[in-house]
Amino acid sequence: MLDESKKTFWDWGFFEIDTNGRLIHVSQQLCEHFNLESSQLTHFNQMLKETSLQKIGIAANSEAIVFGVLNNIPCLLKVFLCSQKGFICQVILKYEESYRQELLSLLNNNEQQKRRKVKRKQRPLSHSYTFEQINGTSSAIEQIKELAARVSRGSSTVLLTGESGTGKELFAQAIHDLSPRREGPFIPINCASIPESLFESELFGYEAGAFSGAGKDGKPGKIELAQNGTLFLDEISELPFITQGKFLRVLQEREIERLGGTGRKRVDIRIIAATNRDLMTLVQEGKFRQDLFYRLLVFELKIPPLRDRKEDILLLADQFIDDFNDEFGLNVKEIDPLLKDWMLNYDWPGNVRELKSFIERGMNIVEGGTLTLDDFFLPYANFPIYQKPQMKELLSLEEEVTNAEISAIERALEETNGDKTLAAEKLNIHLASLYRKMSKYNLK
Ligand SMILES: Nc1ncnc2c1ncn2[C@@H]1O[C@H](COP(=O)(O)OP(=O)(O)OP(=O)(O)O)[C@@H](O)[C@H]1O
Repeated sequence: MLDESKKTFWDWGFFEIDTNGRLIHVSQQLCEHFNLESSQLTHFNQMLKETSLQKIGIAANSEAIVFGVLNNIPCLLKVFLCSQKGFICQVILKYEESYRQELLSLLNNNEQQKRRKVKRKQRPLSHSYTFEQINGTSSAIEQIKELAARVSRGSSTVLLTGESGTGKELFAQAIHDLSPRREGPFIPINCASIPESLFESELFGYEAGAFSGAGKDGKPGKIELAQNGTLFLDEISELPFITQGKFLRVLQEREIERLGGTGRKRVDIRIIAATNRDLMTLVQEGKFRQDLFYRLLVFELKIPPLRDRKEDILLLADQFIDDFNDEFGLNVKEIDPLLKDWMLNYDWPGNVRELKSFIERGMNIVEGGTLTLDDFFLPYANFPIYQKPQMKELLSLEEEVTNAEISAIERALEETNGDKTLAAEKLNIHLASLYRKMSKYNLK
């Protein structure tokens, strides 16, 4: 029998089987919750579907959880080995039939997380991006990569601008990686994540006893740690106004003094700053120092948003599918054409970061080798921010062809500002034929 310590908070009941799957005991709770008549049951597979004795055996030995459908109700079961060489299967979660997909994905997530943990342990601690790893073949991204690579050669300050999630940090790392400072450290600091009171000690460091709570050995700041390397200031717009002035002095004098210190130390660092806010506007509003703004503006690299480089969307999606295939142990090979269409028409306000999370979500649900719209638009777990595309009803071939002809003519006329000769040329038909069709379809 199940011992008391193995009972879960909500007791849905359990059953006990021998190694051949024959039922030894069915608990009263199980009969009640799942509407079962235990006297009529002899083998577990009369009541529990969509699992097998083999799966139950594996779960008992690996502490895994089993999905099964008990009298038409999807549920998760925990399996224990029992002393009489059989198994106790305890229901730990019971769901509505309509939520079976969610329940399965919950189970997959759990297994994937376990696998991810193992993988993470094997990864190197620091990860540095190179330009080759910044994926994209659109001319917009190629141009900016080319410029950034040229800028890498020097030591001048670089300001990376662009919407959130466009890849500014990747560019900062790639610039460092290609620069003569590549053997030196790359020290990132996210200005949005540091409390105002800690900014100066984080940036400039402190000497022993500089303030109450300062360690007895003192501590170098990020600027000092970046010696002979690159200091990357992400979200620079969030640097407190007072610190902006002190930081400007470092940029000009190339010297720092730790808090509570007396001597000044020469620093040799390259500054790369990034922002997704319009610094000029912040300057006009008096929130960002103008002198610092111009000091940073030696070389500005604008990283284009994803919606302006649609050619990169599917390429990046394929890369993320490969990455998650490795991470989750899946074998997804392609994206269904309807999903591709949806992705190409969506605006991606969160840019590449959003695309990556989007793919990750689908990869948690997908079954088989193709990622489809159904992996994203689950009946009970839709993205609130995404609209499921409405599938148009398929018409007869004749009607579909007519509609396609009408929309091609309309598009040609739109693209040529109503110039019928040019539109006919674009469509590769005679002008007379264009007039005939326009009159037939009543087009203006
Ligand atoms: N071209 C790219 N190729 C591959 N991965 C990319 C690319 N661009 C961005 N990413 C990925 O997108 C995510 C967001 O990138 P990153 O953090 O560099 O953006 P960001 O512009 O610095 O964002 P924020 O302004 O919010 O700090 C990261 O996971 C990054 O690896």
